[in-house]
Amino acid sequence: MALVSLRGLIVIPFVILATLAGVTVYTLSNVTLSNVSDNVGLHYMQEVESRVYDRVTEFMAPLSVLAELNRDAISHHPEWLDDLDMLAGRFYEQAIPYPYMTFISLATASDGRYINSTRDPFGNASHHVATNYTNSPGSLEAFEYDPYSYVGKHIESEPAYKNYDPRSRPFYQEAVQKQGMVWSSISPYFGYHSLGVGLSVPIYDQAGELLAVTATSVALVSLDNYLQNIDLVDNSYVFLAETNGNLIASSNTNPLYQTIDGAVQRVSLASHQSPVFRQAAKQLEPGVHHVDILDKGYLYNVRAIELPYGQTWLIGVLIPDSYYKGMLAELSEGLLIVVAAIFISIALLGSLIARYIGQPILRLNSAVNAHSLSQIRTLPDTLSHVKEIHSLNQGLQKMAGDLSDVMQNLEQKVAQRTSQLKDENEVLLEQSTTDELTGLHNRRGFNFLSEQARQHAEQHGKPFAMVLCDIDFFKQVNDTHGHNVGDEALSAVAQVLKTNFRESDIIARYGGEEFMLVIAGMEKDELMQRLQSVRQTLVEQPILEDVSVTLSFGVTHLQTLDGKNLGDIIHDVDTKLYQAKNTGRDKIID
Ligand SMILES: Nc1nc2c(ncn2[C@@H]2O[C@H](COP(=O)(O)OP(=O)(O)OP(=O)(O)O)[C@@H](O)[C@H]2O)c(=O)[nH]1
Repeated sequence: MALVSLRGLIVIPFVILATLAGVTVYTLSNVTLSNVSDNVGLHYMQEVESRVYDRVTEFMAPLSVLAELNRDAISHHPEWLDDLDMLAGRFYEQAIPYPYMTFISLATASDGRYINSTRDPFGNASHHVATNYTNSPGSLEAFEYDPYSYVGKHIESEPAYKNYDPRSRPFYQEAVQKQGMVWSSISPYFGYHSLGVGLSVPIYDQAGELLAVTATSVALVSLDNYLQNIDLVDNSYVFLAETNGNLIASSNTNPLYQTIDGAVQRVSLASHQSPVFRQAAKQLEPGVHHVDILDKGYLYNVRAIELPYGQTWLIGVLIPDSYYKGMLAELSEGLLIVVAAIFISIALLGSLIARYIGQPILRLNSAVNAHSLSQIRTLPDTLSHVKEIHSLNQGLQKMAGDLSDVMQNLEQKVAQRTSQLKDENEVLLEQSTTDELTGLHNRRGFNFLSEQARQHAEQHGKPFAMVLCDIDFFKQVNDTHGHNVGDEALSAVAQVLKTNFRESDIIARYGGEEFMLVIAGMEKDELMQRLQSVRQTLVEQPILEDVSVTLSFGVTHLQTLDGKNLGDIIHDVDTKLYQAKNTGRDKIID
């Protein structure tokens, strides 16, 4: 089974979750932001368009309002046509609030008299009135406005138009023909660099008889100025056009018409110098469009302005994608930072949790795997504040403590037992190397000690001697006095030997009634004296009252060992003992 590390188990899911959360949040937010930015773009565009819409409708409103007002008033007061001066004054006063109201005029149907309020749209010339009946009949001339007589002083500087019959002018004829309110075509004013547009309407009396035609006209240069000065984001465009695409006003400073060979030619969107307007011309349907112009994307909105009396104009607004997409990029960047911060925080949190849980477990793990109770016991009591890990630590420590006590007990018991065994071993060794009857070394004890003594003497250059002695006629002792007495004799001989030799000398019971002595570091004379003393003692101190024994000796004394081994020496003493036995016993052969 594959093993998973605790840290991996915690950190990996955290990292996966953080990534999933981050990607989801980022994607959703980006989609939302994208929508928001599209809406912001759209909203901005519609905001601009609304401002233009309001401006245009407000600007154009007086045309129809005044034309209707004058039509209705005069229709009910045909007698006013008898005093056109008063009407000239009325028109002048009506025009005062509207700086771009170039003309408010009236022409009588019966005799072609004509009056107007005339205003220079650029404000250079005075606002005045003009009539064609005051100075000389049929001559259209300019007069100052006079609050009392309305038609005041003649203005000499203004040109006069001879034989001016308004009834031949398009404004009059079109209105009469239509028998109602009619828009003039948009065209430049004579003498002013501005397009103008007008409304004219026939006035009938209550019986339906044509009395006159009244008209209003406005200079459109104001709208052009307005669009040129409107505050727009970079690379944005606004235009006002007729439904046929002819421009009325635009944010672009290019001229709106040209005069070629005396003929006026309006500039249309399609023929405009700007590629943006040319592209816009291809899509004049009201609504929102996305267009690409010279590799740049634009949001493009077209809105229709329905003016009174069937006139429709179009407002077009184009804003570059970069405006709102740039905003999106900025927001996305911010979002990315937020998402990254969330991701890092979650991963960090996972890491901390893994560390908080994992670290103590790793310590527990390494202490347990070190197979050392002391490592477990030296773990801090507050290894972790996690309840389960804390309890595991406490449990392990308790277990390690108990185990440690048990082991200590065991060690003491083992030590005790080992010491006992050692003592027993020593006793056993002692027993196994000691002759039970005499308390001397037995044959095994002799073998164990004699070689050591030989080596020691050889190393230290000491004299080395071996003596093999045997009780003479011992069989007879047994046979005569019994085996117990034989045993006592053996013990007595052993005691005599011990008494006559040193503690350091090795005295062993070598066979049934044979004794072997290993004497190191003793001169031969001394040795011989001691042996004689043994013989003497046995004579002087009988074993029992009537039982005494003698010994035969084979002796080899070497002043230096010179590499001689025990086997050779034993063989030598054995031979000498044999000689002693064969030559009368109770003697020492050396
Ligand atoms: N009581 C007693 N007798 C022993 C013991 N070990 C050996 N013997 C006896 O010692 C006697 C030795 O006899 P032999 O070998 O014939 O020698 P010997 O009678 O001493 O004669 P020589 O050595 O030739 O002088 C035997 O009768 C053994 O039974 C012992 O531990 N106790």
